[in-house]
Amino acid sequence: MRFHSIVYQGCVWKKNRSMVNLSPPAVPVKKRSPWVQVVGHAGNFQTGRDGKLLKKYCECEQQCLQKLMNDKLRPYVPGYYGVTQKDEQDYNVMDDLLADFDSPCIMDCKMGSRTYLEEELKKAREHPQPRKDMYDKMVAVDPEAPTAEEQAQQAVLKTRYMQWRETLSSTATLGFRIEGIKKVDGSCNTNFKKTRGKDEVMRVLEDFVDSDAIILRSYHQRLKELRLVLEKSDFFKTHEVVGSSLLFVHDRSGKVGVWMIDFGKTVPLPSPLILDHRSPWVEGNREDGYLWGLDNFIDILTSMLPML
Ligand SMILES: O=P(O)(O)O[C@H]1[C@H](O)[C@@H](OP(=O)(O)O)[C@H](OP(=O)(O)O)[C@@H](OP(=O)(O)O)[C@H]1O
Ligand SMILES: Nc1ncnc2c1ncn2[C@@H]1O[C@H](COP(=O)(O)OP(=O)(O)O)[C@@H](O)[C@H]1O
Repeated sequence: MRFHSIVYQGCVWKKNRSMVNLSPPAVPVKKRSPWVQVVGHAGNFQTGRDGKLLKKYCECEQQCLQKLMNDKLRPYVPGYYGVTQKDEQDYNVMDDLLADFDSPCIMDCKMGSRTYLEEELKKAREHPQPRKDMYDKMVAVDPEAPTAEEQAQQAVLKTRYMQWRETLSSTATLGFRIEGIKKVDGSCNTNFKKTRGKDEVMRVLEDFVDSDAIILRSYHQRLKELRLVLEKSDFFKTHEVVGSSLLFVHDRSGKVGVWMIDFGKTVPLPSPLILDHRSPWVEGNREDGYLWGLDNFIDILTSMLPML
């Protein structure tokens, strides 16, 4: 017999077919909640077996995940299991961070004060490639945002689009931004492009934890632990970390986790350059504002705690 289940993947419901054994299990098996993608490129992921997740292969990400398996940051990133091939597509195999949660609430926050690599800026100058899709995304949010020249071209450079997104959101002012949230009721909100002010961010965070002080305290604790480890990590010192997110996950049992994900734009620095991740970015210094953003995040949670 074939069993048809409906699997929620991001904001799209898809039919999933799998074989089931008709004989009842001797011991009750805990049903795993279906994997959910909150934000990111559509079609980049596949769920694997035994709580593993397959993400479309990216060499840069592979290199990072491999190095991270031997770094102090190991407990703060998904476990990495190498590369696999499926239907002629290569994938990086990693832990599904949702696997041990029951109906998890999930939040993706993009860290850092800059969301494009210095390398991308250089390329954009040498070979400018204005993009129509980014122009369309821009005018959908603010028809006044493009310059007269961009309006004439009906296109914008990627770095220009990314800078505009940074100043529209809290990336430029706080060094992180909320990208998307999935709540326990299944609702998924990615409409945070204009969430910029500290108060607005606090309201979104309070809603995410459903005003639960215990959950908020656990996130606060986990972020402070992560900061200590980041400050000691060799990997972190020697990499420009851009476009990487923190994935916040909790469920009604009170289980809480925060992990670093998305290393597609995390690149090694030329030796002996190291970053403090707090100094303001000046082109050439490669600083990414990651720790500055984390400091601000922790301060915001600290100021919220007595209010809950
Ligand atoms: O969030 P919106 O406003 O839609 O913009 C997206 C995000 O910045 C993506 O970053 P992330 O993957 O971190 O979400 C970025 O992918 P990159 O990470 O590849 O830069 C996309 O660039 P393109 O994939 O070039 O469109 C850009 O269009
Ligand atoms: N290891 C993981 N475990 C669980 N969910 C994940 C994991 N990695 C990514 N995700 C989910 O996929 C989304 C996009 O991830 P990301 O790595 O940023 O993809 P992209 O490179 O396409 O932007 C995250 O917001 C999260 O919901």
